[in-house]
Amino acid sequence: TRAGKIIKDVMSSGELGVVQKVPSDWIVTESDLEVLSSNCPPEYVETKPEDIVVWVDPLDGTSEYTQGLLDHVTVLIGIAVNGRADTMGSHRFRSWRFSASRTPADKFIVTTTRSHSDGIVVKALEALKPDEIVRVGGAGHKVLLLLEGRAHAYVFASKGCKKWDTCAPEAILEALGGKLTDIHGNNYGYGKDVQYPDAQGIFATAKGVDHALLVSKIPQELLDAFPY
Ligand SMILES: Nc1ncnc2c1ncn2[C@@H]1O[C@H](COP(=O)(O)O)[C@@H](OP(=O)(O)O)[C@H]1O
Ligand SMILES: [Mg+2]
Repeated sequence: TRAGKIIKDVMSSGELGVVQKVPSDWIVTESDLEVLSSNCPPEYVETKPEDIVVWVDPLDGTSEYTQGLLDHVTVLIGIAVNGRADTMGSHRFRSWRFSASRTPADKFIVTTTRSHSDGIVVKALEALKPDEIVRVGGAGHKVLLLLEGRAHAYVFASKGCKKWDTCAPEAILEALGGKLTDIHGNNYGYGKDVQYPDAQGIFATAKGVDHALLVSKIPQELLDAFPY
């Protein structure tokens, strides 16, 4: 309600030209009764505002966006509680829209970057010996491919992604049985003091895929290129 009042005040003051151009029916100024009427989940009762960090990527898949490949583009809003991507909120409010199906059992499909590849990215993929490599844009889009059963793993041995690229995808993927870690197999922290880059790369797997087994196939010399 307070946020709604602030938005109304800003709009009536005319201070923000950009806000004035947004059609008024796009702006939600009322609180969501469905959310407010549910009891506070017990795991959040003790949570304080300073324990929460919100990571927003307003346009993930920028390069593809500029090329008109709009299905590679997502808006990512991830909530971290006590430094962890919040899977419980993702699970409770079921705010996703995609059709989940099983990944094919007869071939092994890995998805990766379309526009930020290099020699190390390629070497890590080769180590996994996939039957097929799906090169698409956006961290959010690639995690959607995992959720939709269109790829088994998303592997990106590069320091290029940032916390805003992975917080929301990690939360939804892990809430639905998958896993998103760095290429060593460790989860990232998303607290307020972390560095922005995902400096140890991305290794994400769909539900039912043996994450640890796949991670173990990355050669040591590649892991050594991504120290903590
Ligand atoms: N080498 C690099 N330099 C800058 N950003 C990179 C990068 N590699 C990956 N990223 C960022 O990580 C996200 C996923 O990359 P990709 O689409 O190549 O898989 C993209 O987010 P944005 O599109 O929001 O900038 C991209 O910009
Ligand atoms: Mg991004």
